[in-house]
Amino acid sequence: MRISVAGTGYVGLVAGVCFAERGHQVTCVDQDQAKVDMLEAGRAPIHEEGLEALMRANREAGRLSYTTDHRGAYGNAEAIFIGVGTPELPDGSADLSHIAQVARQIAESIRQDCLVVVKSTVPVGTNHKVEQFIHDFLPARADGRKLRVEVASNPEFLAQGTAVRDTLQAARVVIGTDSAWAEGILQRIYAPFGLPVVSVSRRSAEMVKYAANNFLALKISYMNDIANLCERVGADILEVAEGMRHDRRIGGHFLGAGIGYGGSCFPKDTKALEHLGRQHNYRLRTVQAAIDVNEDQRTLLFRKARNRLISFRGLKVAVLGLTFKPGTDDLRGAPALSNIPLLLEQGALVTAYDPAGQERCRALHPEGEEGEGGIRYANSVREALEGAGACFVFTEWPEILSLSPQDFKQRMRTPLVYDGRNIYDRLAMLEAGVEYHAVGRRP
Ligand SMILES: NC(=O)C1=CN([C@@H]2O[C@H](COP(=O)(O)OP(=O)(O)OC[C@H]3O[C@@H](n4cnc5c(N)ncnc54)[C@H](O)[C@@H]3O)[C@@H](O)[C@H]2O)C=CC1
Ligand SMILES: O=C(O)[C@H]1O[C@H](OP(=O)(O)OP(=O)(O)OC[C@H]2O[C@@H](n3ccc(=O)[nH]c3=O)[C@H](O)[C@@H]2O)[C@H](O)[C@@H](O)[C@@H]1O
Repeated sequence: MRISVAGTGYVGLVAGVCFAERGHQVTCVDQDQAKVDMLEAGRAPIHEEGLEALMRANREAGRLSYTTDHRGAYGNAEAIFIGVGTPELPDGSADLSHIAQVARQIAESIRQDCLVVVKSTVPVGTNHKVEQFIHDFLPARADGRKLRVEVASNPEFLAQGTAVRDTLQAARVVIGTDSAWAEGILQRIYAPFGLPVVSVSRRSAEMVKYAANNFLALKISYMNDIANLCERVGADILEVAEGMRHDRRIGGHFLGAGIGYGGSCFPKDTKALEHLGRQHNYRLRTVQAAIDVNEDQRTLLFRKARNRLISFRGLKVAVLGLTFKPGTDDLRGAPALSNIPLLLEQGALVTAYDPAGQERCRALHPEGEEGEGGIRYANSVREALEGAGACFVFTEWPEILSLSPQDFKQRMRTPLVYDGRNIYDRLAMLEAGVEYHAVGRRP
């Protein structure tokens, strides 16, 4: 099938490349010329394992192209997937301006019957509005025949760092439409994937996405809440999680306590769902609790360290990990970005290391930045530790995970470690003479 995809970010690009991999003819559209130039040169603007290899193979097979020309791309597409951003507005609601812009471009461009599919995460009712919006802008045709344009929901569940695998081997594909015509097209698009398809109404599909993300966020905040109590009563959250995960009703995923969830989605999707509730005079108390716990959790270790050290002024602080999780170069919502400004304000001399997120962080916090403290970037995780008086671990990249207690003991001036991901052996650290603070662990 001839498919166009609007947006070449984590969702749009991966979807487009995977549709091509499954045999469809795909055009990826982005308004950002620099991104399209990069894609044309065979490079992915995002860090995702296996993506560039698939881009190359499908480009060579003639099934994949990139363009900024939305008119050409949407004009004769049989299906157009929308994967543009829906970021958070100051009141917590989702900013739908990019979606509206694409809807308008589609209306101005299409020349044949076409199914529009919203992959972006959007509040319940948005698909309906997009459909109306497109119809409002559809120009009258010379022959008087009205084009058939419908909008269906197909929320995306991939996680960054494993995006290609999560798409090609998704646990399920959710399609939301109230029309047999639209469902038929979506079934044909997904047939070559051989994945379980859950077909629901359009509004339910929109809600599935928020309900799933919010449930996962709630799980994390719940574990962080319990972790904070563990610290106060002398229990250990890792042992507690181990005792919980064997219960299949609970499951072993997303029980990881630490410095809270980050990323471009959980923080915004919790707020957007809470906002949707308020719009409908319903207070989602569980979701609000998840948001509140997460807000506090992000700077928990900074506050602990400030109490312990009294002052950061002139102290060399190693920051290990900048991205919101390993396997991605994405800094959106990263806990490190909530802590670095606090450390700099307090006069710390930060040395940061991240294998993928360093360049993006440099753009936000340039080396030698004016201020009380300063930041520089190390070439290796071990270099970052050299001579440090304190260390914060924010992302569990493999090279950070593999550090031994001796690495901290021998390289740091004062081996004082704040581990936001609970990744080190507490006893081994103590035995090596490292002062080790984690989240919800036994003292
Ligand atoms: N990042 C993730 O892991 C996931 C994201 N989502 C949802 O998918 C949506 C997209 O997220 P990301 O891919 O992370 O966004 P992103 O910010 O990485 O990419 C969005 C892209 O859309 C482009 N764009 C904006 N307006 C455009 C237009 N009119 N025409 C063509 N391109 C345009 C931008 O230049 C950008 O390249 C959001 O709603 C998000 O909540 C859903 C599941 C996973
Ligand atoms: O809508 C989205 O964008 C996506 O959001 C998440 O994916 P992602 O944000 O890429 O990453 P996750 O692996 O879910 O991690 C999110 C955050 O939670 C944190 N986390 C995760 C698991 C855990 O046990 N504890 C914990 O603190 C991670 O460190 C990270 O900061 C969901 O997992 C995807 O299913 C969803 O499609």
